[in-house]
Amino acid sequence: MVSQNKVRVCRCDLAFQNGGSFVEKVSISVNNVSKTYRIYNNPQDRLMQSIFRGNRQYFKEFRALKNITFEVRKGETVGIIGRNGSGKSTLLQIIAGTLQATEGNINVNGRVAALLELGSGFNPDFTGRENVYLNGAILGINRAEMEKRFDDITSFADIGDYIDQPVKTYSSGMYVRLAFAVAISVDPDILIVDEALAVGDGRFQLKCFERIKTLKESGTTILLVTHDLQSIRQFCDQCLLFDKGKLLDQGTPNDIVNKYTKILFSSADSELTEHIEPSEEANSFQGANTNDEDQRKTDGKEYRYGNGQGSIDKVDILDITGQSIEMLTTCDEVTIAMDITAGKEIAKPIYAVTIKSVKGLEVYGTNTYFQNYPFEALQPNQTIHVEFKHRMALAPGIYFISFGFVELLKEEIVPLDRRYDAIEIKVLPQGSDRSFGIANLDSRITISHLEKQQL
Ligand SMILES: Nc1ncnc2c1ncn2[C@@H]1O[C@H](COP(=O)(O)OP(=O)(O)OP(=O)(O)O)[C@@H](O)[C@H]1O
Repeated sequence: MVSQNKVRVCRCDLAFQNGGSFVEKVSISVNNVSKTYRIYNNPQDRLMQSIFRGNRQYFKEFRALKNITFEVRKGETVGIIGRNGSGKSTLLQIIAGTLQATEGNINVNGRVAALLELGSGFNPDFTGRENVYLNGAILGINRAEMEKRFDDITSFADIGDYIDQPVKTYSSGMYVRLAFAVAISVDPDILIVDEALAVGDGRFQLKCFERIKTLKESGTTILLVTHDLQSIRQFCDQCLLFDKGKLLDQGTPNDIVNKYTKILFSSADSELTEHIEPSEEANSFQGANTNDEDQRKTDGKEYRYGNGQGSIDKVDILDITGQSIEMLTTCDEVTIAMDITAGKEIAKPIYAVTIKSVKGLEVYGTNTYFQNYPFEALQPNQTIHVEFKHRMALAPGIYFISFGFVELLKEEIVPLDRRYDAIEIKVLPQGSDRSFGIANLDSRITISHLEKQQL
């Protein structure tokens, strides 16, 4: 059952600056936006505030968004990521027009359909059918026009007879099915999706993402808030990283997701810093071969972080003869290797490897912990060599290999050194094979003739 309305479909009018000169290519422009919430300790304080107004302050202020400025270009798909409470939903609500910014302004160019995690949307006492027309009206689409779209909406939502039941009787999955169907039916210029799809079942999510792809292809601007980093890498052209109400960074999904994973492993109070910050214990420690000439780089694209208490000094990919390679043929046997130095005693070290596609999609990842490889404690300054042997059943293309050296400490994973996208490798096709995708499942085809009576 849906206890509160979680999804809102709303409309913002075209907003033009300077008598219509709002740059055509800009879809959303957010200018120095801040949001301050009032926090009351109890409902009485809220009442007292409304009675005594400015005479005394019964609330504390909390700045959920701090001077946010960015632009989204028409047709872009932008992912918004950040830890819980970093201000993502607040921002989306302000862009969708369901919440007012305390400072700054937002210009939105086109019709916005938004699926927001919080806020009001469907009227719970109305049936699904009534809500479809109601939302149409809110979005400026008249009843006759909505009638034409109604069959498409119900067919996409696929909630059967529930369309004539009050929305308050819907499961959250049914609710989001109908809300998404309505949102896409109104031909939005801008579609905002805030984690809402996560409540739908797998098949529905797939259907939604297929539709989002079609909208993207047809030039709809899309804002997507999700904790599913694969979706960000797969769908987005740009990514914004929020932390503690600030826009920390923006850039390509892969770079920003790499940076975000660093935040996820830092403590809740810490700020993001780019460089490796060695602890006092490890201050005097330097990795054994950090400047090794052998060390390969990917055009400076490697993203590296850790607490400095250990290092991955050398990374490599070797063929079966032990030669370092940059290219391989699909399904070749290779060794992915790293040299490690411990900067202190490490009781439970874990070594990891991840292979990503050029779009940042994780194709395969594993580590010694997942493989049940027993922990072998490391002593200070001890160096070791770790090898992962793989049959590279990858489709032809470019891939990036990431390496990890972490410590399991009281059930927490502590990154000592992580080297994302440290090696770029090209996988060549076998002969004239022209299969596609990311995996090479080594298809073997047989075609046989059936006798008529066998049919
Ligand atoms: N109505 C409100 N009154 C007071 N504080 C609020 C209100 N709504 C949100 N906040 C606070 O503002 C901060 C940002 O919340 P927001 O929901 O925007 O974060 P988020 O990044 O979307 O988080 P999540 O990933 O958990 O959905 C949080 O600390 C939250 O507690």
